[in-house]
Amino acid sequence: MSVALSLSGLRAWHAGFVLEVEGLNLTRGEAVALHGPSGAGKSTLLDLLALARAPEVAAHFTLTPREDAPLDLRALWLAGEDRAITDARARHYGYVLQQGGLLPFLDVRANIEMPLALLGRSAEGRLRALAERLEIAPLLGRMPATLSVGQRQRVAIARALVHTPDIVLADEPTASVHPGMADTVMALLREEAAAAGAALLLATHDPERAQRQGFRLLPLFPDPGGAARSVLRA
Ligand SMILES: Nc1ncnc2c1ncn2[C@@H]1O[C@H](COP(=O)(O)OP(=O)(O)OP(=O)(O)O)[C@@H](O)[C@H]1O
Repeated sequence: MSVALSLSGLRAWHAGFVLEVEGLNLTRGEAVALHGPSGAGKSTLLDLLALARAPEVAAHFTLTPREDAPLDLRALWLAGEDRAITDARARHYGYVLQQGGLLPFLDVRANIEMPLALLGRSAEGRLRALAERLEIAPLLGRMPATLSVGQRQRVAIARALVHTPDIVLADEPTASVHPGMADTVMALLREEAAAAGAALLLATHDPERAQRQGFRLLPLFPDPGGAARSVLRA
């Protein structure tokens, strides 16, 4: 399977904390579970991968879309090409947030269609197929407030995948569902991302469950030296 996102020699810092990424490749069809203690830098890494913040230093940071030419993200950040970055985010990324992140004033269908609307596209066949597979087809006309937490997460998975992104990022998508549903949400995410040919990275406090569900574990731990520094080894 081909690499969708590739980075190396990357550093990002907050006052008093440094995150270093020696190297990371996210491959299509693969599911990766990022885990580590609180404060290790998981959110900071997710923000970098999601193009929500620029790295302070990067040797190499490239996104290779399914059909287009590779995008040199490092060069785009350096040149301050914010529009190209925003465009890459909308086109090539899908997100699943901790509690779904559905917009409460839109029905389920309109929530799922949102990434398509941002791109000026429609994909009725794909939307219906995803809704069938995720068993949310009967819910398309409902408002998010009337759904269970597990149903909301399945809608969020459909929304993250409807525009066939290259990369799917999920920030603790099972934190607020009960244990049985956590297995279902992880399995559905992994299966649907693989079926879409996307690379999946999920941040979790439950690496054992992720490993059971077929995720490759990606540990991120603070340096034992005591400095507020975490290194993601290549
Ligand atoms: N905006 C900020 N300003 C200053 N320091 C920050 C900021 N955001 C994060 N940090 C610090 O950077 C370090 C990494 O934080 P981060 O949120 O990435 O960790 P995390 O692994 O996601 O933690 P958790 O599991 O608790 O969400 C922490 O020491 C945190 O205090």
